[in-house]
Amino acid sequence: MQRPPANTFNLEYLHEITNSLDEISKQKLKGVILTSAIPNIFSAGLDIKEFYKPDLQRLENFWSSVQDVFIKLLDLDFATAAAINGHAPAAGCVLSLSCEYRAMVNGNYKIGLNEAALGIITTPWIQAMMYQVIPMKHTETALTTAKLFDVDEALQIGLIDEIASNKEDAINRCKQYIRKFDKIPLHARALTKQRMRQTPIKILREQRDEDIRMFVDVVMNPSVQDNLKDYVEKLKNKKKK
Ligand SMILES: CCCCC/C=C\C/C=C\CC/C=C/CC(=O)SCCNC(=O)CCNC(=O)[C@H](O)C(C)(C)COP(=O)(O)OP(=O)(O)OC[C@H]1O[C@@H](n2cnc3c(N)ncnc32)[C@H](O)[C@@H]1OP(=O)(O)O
Repeated sequence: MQRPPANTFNLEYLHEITNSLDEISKQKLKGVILTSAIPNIFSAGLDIKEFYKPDLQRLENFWSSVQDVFIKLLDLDFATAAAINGHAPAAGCVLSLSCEYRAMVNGNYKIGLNEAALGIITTPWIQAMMYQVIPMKHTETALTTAKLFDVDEALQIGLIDEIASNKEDAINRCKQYIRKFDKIPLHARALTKQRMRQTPIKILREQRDEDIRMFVDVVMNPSVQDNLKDYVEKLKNKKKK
């Protein structure tokens, strides 16, 4: 990912990712590694500018595009791994959860889902993605407290699989993970993966319209807009301090 300054997802970038995923799906790949070209930030999540004082039509398109990206990512036949070389809050964390394996670079980085702190409720398919990786009890506590984990904590609860010393090491660990499937028939691997992931995929496919309505309602809620205003200001003022 290379969308400075923080690899955030706006509508256009989501379309680019969808096109790339369509492209790679046609190729006979062993696996894909997601990482960031931006030092210290894997992804800062969704672009807050998309949902602060939004245009309604664009907001609906935006969430529909988020759904498209995740349906495609969860459904990829080949192995997926994330070399998390920096902060991965919110949708940055969800992106890594869509992969089968996560190696995170050691550093003063945070990973987790902090939406509740903004007054936002995570959607059921995202909750399912998290509790397929870490136990339900940890998921509930993490989501309700908007917990952002440091690297050691993330390893301890299983939110990441390994700690890497740097980006190259993280990528190498991802490659090692992908090589594990060299001798496994592709079809058997792909179907097993699909069945293991059927909960979030099923929720996403069957409740798309309801999910969009829920998202729009949450975002347009005046208290959420107030929170977002403060949050955008806080991010802007960070540099001035
Ligand atoms: C909020 C409504 C969502 C509704 C969802 C409803 C239901 C669905 C539920 C779950 C779905 C999945 C989740 C999605 C929600 C999100 O992803 S919301 C985004 C949440 N992200 C964050 O809270 C992270 C905010 N950023 C940071 O904490 C820090 O930037 C960082 C990642 C820790 C990096 O810090 P660092 O000091 O290195 O850099 P800066 O803070 O100076 O940032 C650099 C630059 O980037 C801009 N920026 C950072 N994050 C965002 C962002 N999310 N959107 C837009 N812009 C962002 C920042 O303003 C700086 O810009 P500059 O000053 O112009 O350089």
